[in-house]
Amino acid sequence: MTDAIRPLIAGNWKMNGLKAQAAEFDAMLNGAADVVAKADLLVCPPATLVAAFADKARGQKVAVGAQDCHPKSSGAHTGDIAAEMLADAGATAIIVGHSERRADHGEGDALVRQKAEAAWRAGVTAIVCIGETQGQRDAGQTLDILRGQLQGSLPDASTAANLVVAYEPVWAIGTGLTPTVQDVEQIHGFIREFLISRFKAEGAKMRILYGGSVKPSNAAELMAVKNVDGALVGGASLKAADFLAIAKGCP
Ligand SMILES: O=C(CO)COP(=O)(O)O
Repeated sequence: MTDAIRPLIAGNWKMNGLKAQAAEFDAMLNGAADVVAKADLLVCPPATLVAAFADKARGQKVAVGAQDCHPKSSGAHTGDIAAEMLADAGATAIIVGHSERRADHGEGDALVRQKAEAAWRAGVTAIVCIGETQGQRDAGQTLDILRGQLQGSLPDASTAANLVVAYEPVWAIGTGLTPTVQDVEQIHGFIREFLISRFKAEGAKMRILYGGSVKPSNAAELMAVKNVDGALVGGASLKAADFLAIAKGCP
């Protein structure tokens, strides 16, 4: 954690969730009161559920977000969803640049930056994901890759209020593997230094989330690391009990 930064525990449901899973979300709303002292909570369901979840969450302790957006606000882009539409449905944050979108859809840093700006245009927070692959890690390129992603994906107008950075090592996503606490501390420290050098005082206040195989059993250890200001949780965010237990692990 970082002094004076309130942790954020964000759930990324990815391409999981039918209307029937609303019961898990209800359980998150019901359990949130127990953990709000520790962290802010955000759930990013598939786009089909954003409106329904946001309606349920109105006035409650869990915010609802989305997983991607198109850079434009409207137009002839079949199948795409504008940030304005997600905000209209009740989303207050949008994940952009997730490694699965970078890999599945060939999204690069310039597009990710445009999507972050689209989120702001719609009045919502951008959660920008960065992370190295196993091959890049093995080649000793981790910090170079992260520096390039931070330079290319973060817009110049980033502030602590409109931007969250999520460090998600690609090799740790969905694998049960996590970096060592020492590695997380080194890399989050590197990201913090970058943010301060580029965004000055705002950079010192930005949240830096860790993501990749976060679960109840490792959350406390990871969330205690310096400059880890919360988590972006995939698989374990589908179950209310696990998601809430992760939030309880915040210092
Ligand atoms: O990609 C992730 C969150 O965006 C992490 O996924 P897992 O928690 O399932 O490893």
